[in-house]
Amino acid sequence: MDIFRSLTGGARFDKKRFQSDVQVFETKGDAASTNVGTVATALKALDFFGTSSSTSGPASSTPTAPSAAAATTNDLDSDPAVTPFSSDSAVQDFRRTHRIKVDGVDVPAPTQSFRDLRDTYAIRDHVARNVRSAGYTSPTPIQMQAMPLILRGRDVLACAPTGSGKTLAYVLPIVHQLAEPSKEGVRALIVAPTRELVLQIEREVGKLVGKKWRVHVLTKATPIDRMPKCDILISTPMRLVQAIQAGAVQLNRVKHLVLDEADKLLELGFVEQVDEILAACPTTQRQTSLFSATLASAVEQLAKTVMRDDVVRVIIGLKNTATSTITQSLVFTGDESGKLMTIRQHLKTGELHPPVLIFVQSIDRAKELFRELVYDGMNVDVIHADRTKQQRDKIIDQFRLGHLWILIATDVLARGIDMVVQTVINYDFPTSVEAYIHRIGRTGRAGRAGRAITYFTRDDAPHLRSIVNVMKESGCDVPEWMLSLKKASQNDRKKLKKSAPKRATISTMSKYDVNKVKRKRDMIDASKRRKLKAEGKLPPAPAEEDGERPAKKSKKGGDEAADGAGAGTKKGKGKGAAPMAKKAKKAKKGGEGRAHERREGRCWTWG
Ligand SMILES: Nc1ncnc2c1ncn2[C@@H]1O[C@H](COP(=O)(O)OP(=O)(O)OP(=O)(O)O)[C@@H](O)[C@H]1O
Repeated sequence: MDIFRSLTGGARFDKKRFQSDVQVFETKGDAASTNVGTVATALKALDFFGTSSSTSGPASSTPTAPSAAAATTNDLDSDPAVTPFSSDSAVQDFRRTHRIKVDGVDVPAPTQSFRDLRDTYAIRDHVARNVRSAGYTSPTPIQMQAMPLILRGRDVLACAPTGSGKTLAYVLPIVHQLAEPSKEGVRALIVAPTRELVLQIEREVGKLVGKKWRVHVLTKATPIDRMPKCDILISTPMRLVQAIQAGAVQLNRVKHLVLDEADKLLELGFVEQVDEILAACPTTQRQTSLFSATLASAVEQLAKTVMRDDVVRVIIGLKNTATSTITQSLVFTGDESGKLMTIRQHLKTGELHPPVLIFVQSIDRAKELFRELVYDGMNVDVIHADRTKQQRDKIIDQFRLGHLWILIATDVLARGIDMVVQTVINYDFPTSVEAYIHRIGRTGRAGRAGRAITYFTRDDAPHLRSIVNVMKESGCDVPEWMLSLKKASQNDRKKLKKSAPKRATISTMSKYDVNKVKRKRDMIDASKRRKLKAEGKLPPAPAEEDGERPAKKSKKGGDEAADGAGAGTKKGKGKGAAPMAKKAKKAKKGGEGRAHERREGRCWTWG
């Protein structure tokens, strides 16, 4: 009960109502294991982490929970020795067992264990030790294949499910190859689309390198005028381009370039910046790795133009599918008001296991839903672009620690973020299959079980089929009638991706009452402004009820992202910049771009 007590510290909590959740946090309770039991079979097939026998449920196990052996020694010698592959067909069998598909010439055999990797590639002692002390007992399939490839100096284009350990798959080989800290300047560059992801990658690198290493992160919050020399630079694209243009960073020594969430980075809005980054890195001797959980064919074609001819493509499982440890379901709510009733029912009956992450399509809707749930007395918070950096960091920490049970978020939290989430609710229907896969991928990570529920209204029905396909491919039960639904046309899918549909306000209040409250608030604001003007002070920006930072308006009038791609960079300044951007535009007329993110108010730290 101690864990439960510390998790609920400071929260108003109805233990009777949430009895099943209380059981989850009971150390000896069996609620969690019951929950896991239902997906045990699926787990076994996709037990990337080799934890199925020890998995006792998301709340009671940590993502990197070390085995008993690992806990007592950091020495990989205590691992059983593996039998080397006797033939090519043995390699093929191993790949088939682990659902590894490769495409390329002269592909090295996958590694079978961390000990095997250390022995084959002479991995430095301290790196091997740190892998073990981080609690990683055996490599995941993406690590099994991508690590040997990167260690052999090959370019890699990799697609593996969410939460399958892609970060370590590139971090370990890079750290090994950089060997020692040096004063040379940036030798490894990792680019990721959001500030939160950049910080998370830094933590993962920190698990493998010692204090002597200089790892620097670059985000909107980092000054670029006093940039220290570093071995590994992890950055969002926009800030990096600003640093390049200001002459604050030299990338001519970069040997390793990684694009994490590669498909996002190759979308219009980002790709122009990626072009500039590539132009600043040397072409000879540069090893490029691209990783994501989703890779559309057009993106793959584009990606290959910046990679060497002998690039190897690695796909784990089926391309563009969700992790099979997630139990996915669809719930018809009729209309928007039905959604609010359904979520109240879901949250109040204690049917769902916290932490619960709820996705909506815009900042406004995140605020609206937050107001509704917070008045219900729920332990809920909201995270989006209008919140300050400090607020966002605090909320994520609270959620990670389990102090916060329900978090409402926009799509900015959909990619890469590694947290222990038991349930994901798509309150607003995702605007693309990719968005769906990344959103629900915040749960069911590192081999653990998770649950994802997607609400849909009559208006969303035409787009149901794409999601149904993902569910089916990842092994979830789908009613027959759903499989016979017509798929939306390519045009309609593009339209949805470009702009989420207009939806009725999330509110239990009548339109009349909503307007009344709005009028009252406007009057108060106007009176405050008059008073300040009379006192000769500049009128401050209007404060939000929940203390949020108001969105800056861009020149075009849209919501301005705090770290927005494209903003503040001098377009096309880098030498040879924009070849990929041109191709991206051509390949993806009307694709999901930056302007769309702004319109929907969905971004905060993109770039
Ligand atoms: N070999 C391993 N054994 C156990 N846990 C691991 C291993 N490798 C990574 N992990 C853990 O798995 C979790 C997910 O890893 P990571 O964030 O790299 O996933 P990802 O594939 O990049 O996911 P996403 O596509 O959502 O970004 C992390 O908590 C990480 O520490």
